[in-house]
Formats: sequence, structure tokens, C-alpha cells
Amino acid sequence: MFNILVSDPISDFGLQQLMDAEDVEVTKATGLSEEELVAIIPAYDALLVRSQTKVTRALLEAGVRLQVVGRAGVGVDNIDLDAATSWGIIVVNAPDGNTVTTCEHAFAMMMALARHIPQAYAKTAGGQWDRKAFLGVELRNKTLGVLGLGRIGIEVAKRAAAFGMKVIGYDPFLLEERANKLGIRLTDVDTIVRTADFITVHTPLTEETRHMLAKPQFDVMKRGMRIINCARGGIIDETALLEALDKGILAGAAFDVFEQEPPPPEHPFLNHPQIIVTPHLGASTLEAQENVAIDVSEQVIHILRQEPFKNAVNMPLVPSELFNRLQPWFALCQQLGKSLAQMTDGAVREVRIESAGELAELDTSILFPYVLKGVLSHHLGAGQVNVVNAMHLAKLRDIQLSVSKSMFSGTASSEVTLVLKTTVEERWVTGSYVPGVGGRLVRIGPYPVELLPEGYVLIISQQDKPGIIGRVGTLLGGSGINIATMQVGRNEVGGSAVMILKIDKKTPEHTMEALLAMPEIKRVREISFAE
Ligand SMILES: NC(=O)C1=CN([C@@H]2O[C@H](COP(=O)(O)OP(=O)(O)OC[C@H]3O[C@@H](n4cnc5c(N)ncnc54)[C@H](O)[C@@H]3O)[C@@H](O)[C@H]2O)C=CC1
Ligand SMILES: O=C(O)C(=O)COP(=O)(O)O
Repeated sequence: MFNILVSDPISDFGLQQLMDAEDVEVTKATGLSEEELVAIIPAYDALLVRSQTKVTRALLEAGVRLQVVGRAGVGVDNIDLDAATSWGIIVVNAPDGNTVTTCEHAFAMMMALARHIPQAYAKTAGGQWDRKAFLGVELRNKTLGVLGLGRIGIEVAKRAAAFGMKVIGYDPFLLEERANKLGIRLTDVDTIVRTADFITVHTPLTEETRHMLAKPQFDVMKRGMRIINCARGGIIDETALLEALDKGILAGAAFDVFEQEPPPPEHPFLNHPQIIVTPHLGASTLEAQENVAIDVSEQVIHILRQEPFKNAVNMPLVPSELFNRLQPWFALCQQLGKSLAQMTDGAVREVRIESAGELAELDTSILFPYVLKGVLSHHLGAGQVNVVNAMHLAKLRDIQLSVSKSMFSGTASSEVTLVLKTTVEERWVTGSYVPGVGGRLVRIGPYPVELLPEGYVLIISQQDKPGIIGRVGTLLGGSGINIATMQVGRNEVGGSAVMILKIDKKTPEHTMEALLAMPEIKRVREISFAE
């Protein structure tokens, strides 16, 4: 049973699939302090949050069972990602579900700013009919500067164009060609602050974006500018913004997010006649909350069930087409790594992925977290390694990683050969994936096999002598071990030979000793594919 703690308000509709799952127990406990969370977190396998819960190092450290933190939304600045990675905890978010909703909020803020709607409402509702105080401006023919042209920024730009606005923007990662297609003129921050009529920010809060708009930018800003922040508090310097309002540089500002949330009651934005505020409502629509809750619940359940998942924030980003093509190989690579680790002696020094066939055309380095999870779990314990911390653990141990195409890459069907070099030896196994059939081992070293990576496999190296196969069979039978399949190979008559037996249960210690006591047998290894 997986225990999931939901510590922020998340849509029940989205959580339904978790509540319906037979292997999941969902507990909702919102508004807890860090101490309260630390006290209860050891019982949970997953934590689901929005932006309120601060997922600190102390909380992650206390989460001894924690496998995943799911963020029902985009920003993960409330989660200590470094701590999560070093504890092997996967962090997933739901980046697409609230894009349009947040864009619409930013747009609503821009329109409210242009026409003083909140101020006019407050006065009218207070009984005053004042038509002179609220002369607004049109959006048409105005220039909108968008800082951060990702999912939300681009949606804002599209809507601005429909309102007859000219859109200029800055985003170091948006290609000129794409911007041109969207009708956005890419430029720099300086030009934007000097020429736009409205500026809206849509970046994450990073070291680079913190105070992206501060005194130096306000000092050169076009007079009458209106500024909107529906991204993150801290991107705009709040003190410098107030100063710019006082100096008459700004005509108004609309903020959904604050450097400190909730802002203290005495925060100067809260009663300022030219500042519109909302309490971090960017993502708060029925639709967005359902979307993000559905997305994140799906991810979390996949992770708990050890199924493939997307959107891990603390793992390298894999383009979805590549992810879909490589995904069938993930489990097989883990099993290949696991089998090799059990076959080899010595400390792991090098791991190489050799690929053949169509697979060789893809970036197979993406398979390393899975390969390393298999290899390192054998040495460090299954609970200690996962696909999030596997690369980190390999680096700490100075294990060299490389990928190459196999000699037959142009002709053979897709195959992956995993080569493991330790301080004492080098061994390799090859696996293949057939759609609809699944992954299997097709070679152990040079010996062809046909094995599903499950249950137990005995690999016996012996001298090729008549009668040895029969004696091994009798010995195993005497220990109550059924042989499901047996494959044998040899390099020459009377030379080195190998027996690969798929067996139905684990070989007892005394049977292993009896096998090794046979004079012809040089080495026996049992591979367990079980968890
Ligand atoms: N108010 C709210 O409730 C919500 C706020 N957000 C926030 O909105 C922001 C944007 O979200 P998305 O568009 O989904 O993210 P995104 O990742 O799609 O876009 C962010 C963009 O910012 C750009 N960027 C990064 N550093 C930059 C820099 N120094 N200068 C200019 N651009 C830079 C990136 O290249 C990227 O294109 C995030 O901070 C997110 O947390 C998102 C949803 C709801
Ligand atoms: O998705 C985001 O980044 C947001 O800021 C939304 O935050 P929330 O889930 O509404 O607390």
C-alpha cells in the first residue's frame, strides 16, 4: 500500500484516480507547520503540494519512505531540489495544466490596470459615482513587453496581438524564427523598459531573474509604464517599484505574487491606489486545478508503481519523442545492469552502453539512470538507488560512462549491449526489445540465450566433459529446484563451456557449495531479477 500525503488544497476531481486506486491510501492534511509535517512525513511514500507547503531539506530528510514529491502546478521554487536529488526523491510537476489560466489572469490584470477596474469598483460599491477619476487607456496600438516567452508568455503574446498590441519580448531560449512566426519582435530588457507601454513578466524566479526589473531599469523606463507580475515575487524589486510609482515613472502595477507570501498586512502594495493585487490566483480556475491535479496524480502513481513517467524536474529533460522511443528500453536496461552487477567481481569502474539497429540512432545516454540503478542497487542496496540519484552516485564513485554504436549497428535489429568493467574483470550482456513481446536477454557474454529478465538464472562455467549436465540436473532436482530452460555453449570440444539455467526458485547455499565442489565446475553465479 502506498501512502500519499496531500498537504495543500488540490482538486478532488484530479485526485480521484489516486483515491480509487486499490494500492493507494490518500491523506489530506493542509495548513500544517514544518514541524507538524516533519513529524508525520516518515509514514508517506509520496507528498503532493502546490505552492504553500515549503518542501525543505529537513522535511525531505525526515521522509524516509518518500519516493516522490508531486507539484500540482509549474513553479518548484518551494521545493529544495538539491536535497531531493541527493535523497533520491523524484520531483514532478504539472507544467501544462495551468498555462492558459495563468495567461488569462495576467491579461485580466492588464485590462484591470488599463481601466482601473478594481479601484472604480471599490468606489462605486462604496456609494460614490465618480466618472472622472478613472480615465483609462486602450490596449490597441500599445507596445507590450513580455519578459519570459515560455508557455505562459507566448499565450499572453498571442492574445495581445488579437487586441491590436505590438509585442516585443526577451527570452534567451526562444529562437528568432519561432518568435517571428508568433509576431513577437525579440529584443533586450533595456529596449523593452525604454519603449514598451506595458510589461508583463513570465520567467521562473532564478538567480538571474531576481530583481530583473530594479532601480537601474526603472530609472530609464518609459514614463507611464504599467507593469504586471503574475509569475513570481522577487522578479521585480518591490521597493524600487514603489519608488518609481512615487516619482511618476509608473502609471500602475498589478501583482499576483509577492516576495513574501502572504505579504504582511502592512505591505505597502496592499493599500496603494495605483497597485492592483490578487492573492496568487494565477492558476486558480476550476479547469487548471483539475488539469494539474490529474497530471500530477498520474505521474505520482506511475513513479510509485515503478512505471515510466515524464516531467521529472530533477532529472535531465528528455524530448517527448525521444522519451517515447526509449521508454520500452528502460526496464530492460535496469535488468541488464542488475544481471551484470551479479555476474562480476570487483568495484565498478566503467559502464558502457553499446547500441545496434534503430536504437543506435538515438541518444542512448538517456538510458544511464536505468542502467546504473540496476548496477548500483546490487552494491548499495535496492532502496538506496533510483533513477534520480543514480547518476549522482556514479559520479561520486568516479565511474566512467560512455556510449557507442556496436559494430553491427547498421544491420542488426535494435539491441543494447551493456559492458561493465570492474577493478578485476570486464563482462557484458545483450538485450533486445520486441514490441508486443517485451525485453529479453539475447546474449550473456558471447553465448546466445533467450531469457525473459525475471525470476532466477544460474550461470555455470565448467570444463566441457560428458555427464556434467546430468549431474547438475540431478543435484538441483535433489534440492527441489525445477529447471525451466537450459542453454549450453562451449568454445571447443573439451574446452571451456557454460550452462545457463532458468530455475524456478533461489538456489540454497548448500546446493551452491555442492555445485562448486564438482571438479569440472569453475564458477557459479546466480542472477536474481526479483526486486
Ligand atoms: N501566478 C501563478 O499562480 C502562476 C505562476 N506561474 C509562474 O509563471 C512562470 C512561467 O511559467 P511557464 O510559462 O509555465 O514556464 P516556462 O518554463 O514555460 O517559461 C519560462 C520562460 O522563462 C524564460 N527565462 C528564463 N530565464 C530568463 C531570463 N533571465 N530572461 C528572460 N526569460 C527567461 C525561459 O527561457 C522560459 O522560456 C513561472 O515562474 C511559474 O512558476 C505559473 C503558473 C501559475
Ligand atoms: O504553478 C505555479 O507555478 C503557481 O504559481 C501556481 O501556484 P498554486 O498551485 O496556485 O499555489
